[in-house]
Amino acid sequence: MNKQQPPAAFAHTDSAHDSRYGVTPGYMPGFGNDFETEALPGAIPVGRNSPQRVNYGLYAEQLSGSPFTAPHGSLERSWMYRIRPSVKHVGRFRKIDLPHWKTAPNVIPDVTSLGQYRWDPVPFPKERLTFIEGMRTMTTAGDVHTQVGMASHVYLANADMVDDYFYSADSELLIVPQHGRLAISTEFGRIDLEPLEICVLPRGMVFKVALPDGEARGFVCENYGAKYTLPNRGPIGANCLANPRDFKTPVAAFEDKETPSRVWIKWCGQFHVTEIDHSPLDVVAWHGNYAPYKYDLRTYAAVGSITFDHPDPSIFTVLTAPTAEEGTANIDFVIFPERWLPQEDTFRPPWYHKNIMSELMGNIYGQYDAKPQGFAPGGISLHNCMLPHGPDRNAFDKATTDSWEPMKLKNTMSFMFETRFPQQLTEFAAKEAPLQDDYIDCWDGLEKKFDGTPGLK
Ligand SMILES: O=C(O)Cc1cc(O)ccc1O
Ligand SMILES: [Fe+2]
Repeated sequence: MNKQQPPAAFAHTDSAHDSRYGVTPGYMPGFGNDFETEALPGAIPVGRNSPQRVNYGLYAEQLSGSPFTAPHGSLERSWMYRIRPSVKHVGRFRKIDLPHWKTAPNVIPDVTSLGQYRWDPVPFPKERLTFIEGMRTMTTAGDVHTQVGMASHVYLANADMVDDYFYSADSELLIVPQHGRLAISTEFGRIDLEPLEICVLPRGMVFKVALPDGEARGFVCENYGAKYTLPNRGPIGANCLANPRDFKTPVAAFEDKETPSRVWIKWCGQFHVTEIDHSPLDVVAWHGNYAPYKYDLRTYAAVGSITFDHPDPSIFTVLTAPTAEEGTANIDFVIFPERWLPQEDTFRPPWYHKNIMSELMGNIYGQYDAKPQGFAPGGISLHNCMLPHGPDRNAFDKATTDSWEPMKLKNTMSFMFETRFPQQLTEFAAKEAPLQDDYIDCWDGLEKKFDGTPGLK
């Protein structure tokens, strides 16, 4: 048997569960790298993936995130060395209902998705809810059965997942905390997340979420399609925007725990639970390029205009989930961070526009320049496919009278889940969430200025 020592470059995590929130996380930098990490020295076989016997009596198992025959460069798979094979982490399934977690197609006949929509932050409910039970779907798009489209959710959680574990066979999950930290224990290791950081959990990855602050709220973009990747940078070149080294993948960490546990599975929009007598987070070591990761939005090196005009917001793309049609994303994850605005003779906030893509926005903190009022931290807006929108009256007045001096846009971090597909409102979004009935009035004061005479008014 191999007695391989862990390479010095790979952090070695003590998987002892010494606190309520488990192991101390450690991370490996890089985007889409072929990582290898072991919580016990020598757990990864040397020179082969699947030897006759694995060290420590572990089982070898492959997790495939792309078809076996995907072209080189888009192959995604990892090898896990685990206490039990995953097949022992499922039993007989019982169908359960998570009534607020919806999946496309989900078109509600008496709900109109066409309109200008904005919501106040969804308040915390009184009942105890885990991260999974607290998922509230706002919009869905596409069709999960054809692995096309997305769903946007708000999560509201105030209970730890202790012996409850979850995975989604439907989707990759992009998590955007807005309030409260998350301690996410995954099969591949532990991710600690706080507002202004995001993480991506691959399809099929088992995890549970604990809440170091007792409660948490944030947003989730469920991606039914091809995985998120970094956008092409074109003439920007090899640097700036989201740099690959700022993405962090956890080092291996495992639970060796024999307690009655439940594994919840999302599959084709339905939820199933299975009871087992141990923890499924039992991966002692793994290697490969199919893995969860986190990213700190404060490390985004924004690029913008240094002459005039307002560039398209695609310059702020952190991650893109492509479709087969080049440049036409299933989802773009775009942020609006603090930045300098130096453009001369320019209307600096977003221009008035209609967009073929549909735009769901959330405010993480501060004030968004196109909507100085009403778009609160924790709030959400939706401007659907080809629905006109743009700065409100106050933002227009300021933008058309401000000096051209360079100014720093401070106290701001909003984001956008932008998809090529029209987004359908859920019943929750239309009837239960705190919809602002008067949102459309924010453009009321944009009166006619035209007087037919040439020259600037
Ligand atoms: O509508 C929005 O506020 C998002 C947005 C921002 C921007 O700078 C340009 C276009 C756009 O849709
Ligand atoms: Fe827009």
